[in-house]
Amino acid sequence: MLKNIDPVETHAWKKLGQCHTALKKQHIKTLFAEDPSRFSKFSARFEDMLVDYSKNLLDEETLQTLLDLAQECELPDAIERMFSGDKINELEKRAVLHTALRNRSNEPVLVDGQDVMPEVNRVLQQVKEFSENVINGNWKGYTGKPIKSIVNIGIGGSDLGPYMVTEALKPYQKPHLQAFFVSNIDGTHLAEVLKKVDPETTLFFIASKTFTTQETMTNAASAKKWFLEFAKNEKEVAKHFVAISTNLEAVKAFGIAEENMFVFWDWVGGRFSLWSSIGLSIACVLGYENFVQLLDGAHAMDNHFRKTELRQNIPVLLALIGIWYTDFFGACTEVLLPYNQYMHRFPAYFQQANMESNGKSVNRNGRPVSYKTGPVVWGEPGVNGQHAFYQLIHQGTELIPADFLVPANSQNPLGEHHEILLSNFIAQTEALMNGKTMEEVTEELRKEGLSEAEIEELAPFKVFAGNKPTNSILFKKLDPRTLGSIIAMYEHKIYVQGIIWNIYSFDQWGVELGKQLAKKVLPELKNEEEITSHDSSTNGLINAWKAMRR
Ligand SMILES: O=P(O)(O)OC[C@H]1O[C@H](O)[C@H](O)[C@@H](O)[C@@H]1O
Repeated sequence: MLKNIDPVETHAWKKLGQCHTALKKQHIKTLFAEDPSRFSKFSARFEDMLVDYSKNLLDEETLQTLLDLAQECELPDAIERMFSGDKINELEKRAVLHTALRNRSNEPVLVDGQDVMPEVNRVLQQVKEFSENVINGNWKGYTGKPIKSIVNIGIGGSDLGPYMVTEALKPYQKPHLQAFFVSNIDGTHLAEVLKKVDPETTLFFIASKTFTTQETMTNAASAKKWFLEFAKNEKEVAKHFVAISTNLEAVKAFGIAEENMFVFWDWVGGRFSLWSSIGLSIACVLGYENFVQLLDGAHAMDNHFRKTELRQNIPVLLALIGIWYTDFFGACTEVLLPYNQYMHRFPAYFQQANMESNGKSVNRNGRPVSYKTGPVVWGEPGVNGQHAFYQLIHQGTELIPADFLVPANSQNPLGEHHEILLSNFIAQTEALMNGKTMEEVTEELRKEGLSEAEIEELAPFKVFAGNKPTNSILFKKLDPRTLGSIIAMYEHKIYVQGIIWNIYSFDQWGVELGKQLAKKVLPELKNEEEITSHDSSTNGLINAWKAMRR
């Protein structure tokens, strides 16, 4: 059982209030001016990665108090509980063991007294053999041709992880295999993918933890129908459809044989499942060896998280910095800015991981929390963002802590491109911190030859307050191991925050209500009657839709 500790009641929380009163008058650039060794004090290294958190409105005393908060909330105990298979997803009575999926040490991990590692390894072996057969052409379609396309049909955790990873690691993709991801119930998503693939050479992965998700089951049924229009024979389904799920009965009912099923377990949360057989598309498209590298990288980060004292513990530090802004500066959001095109789905992936985990307002006692919890997480590849939304980060009224994720080396060295990219990353973090004072603006405008009257009019708009916090995560290269480490780092950040906020991070009741209501609405859309059972807006929308269809 996780302890039930209201963070607001801790000594550290109260002291953080005082730290905030002192620090909110400070400027990050002054903190640098006062301490020449600030960078080395407020940065950490992990393998080939540098995490620079020095450009934060943070001093040693505040950081120590944040660490005290973690101690008072018994974080070290909570970390151990997760790794050792305690049922920390208490409302669903489940352990939370995505770390066991990448437990490359193979040390036993017990759930209800039973070691899960033999099963984990069995499924990994199944993934290995299957992916090798697909890659080397041994797995044949119904006309005897090898596979060229993989279509993963899933949504949420059964889509975002494998999609993000296969995109991020595209340089490792097997050239003769292509991956497609279909998630949306909007028929357009499936239809557009089906236009690009050949039924004779396409494998469909039906990925769903529950195997009951309406969108996935509908897309899967339509894909099967499409396939059978060509193959004509139900028995050919076995050569083209595999299931990835925890629900054997539902898989069988769909018509997929047990031998074409890849299992995982209830102790794998959907949004943490890319490490399980949900990662089958990763292994098939990038090769099993690269999937293992991804697991290795995550395992290395797991070890760091489990064994490193809190002051040096990167996920812990990132989590505490986030809490500092959310709860003491009132920040409502955090932005993820990969300076890398391959990572274009990374923010979307962590939107689910973060917001589905920590978007809660009831504490572990079932009472409303009296403080802020999970921020809105969003982002885009950084440089594109610069030409779109950075305006608001620089000069808007919201405080938006930003994480910059940057590979030192490009996988597509092209002229000066990478140096230009890097210069933009460096310049942005500097600009966000330093801003530009009225004096600097005035001087600049004078040099441009503007009159004093013109300067007076224009200058206020060109001032940047600066003092905007950033973390910079610089790594050597976006390879599978590094990506595994980065994903695990952010996963653990989420867990740490959930522990301190005294919420349950591994359930997601908030997604249920809409699903229930959609089930009620669907039959109403199918009849011709005028609908009067809802409020006037909802009735009006349904009836207007019916009228538009006529
Ligand atoms: O994998 P599935 O059971 O199909 O679930 C897919 C997704 O849908 C649900 O609504 C949850 O919000 C997600 O956490 C989950 O990842």
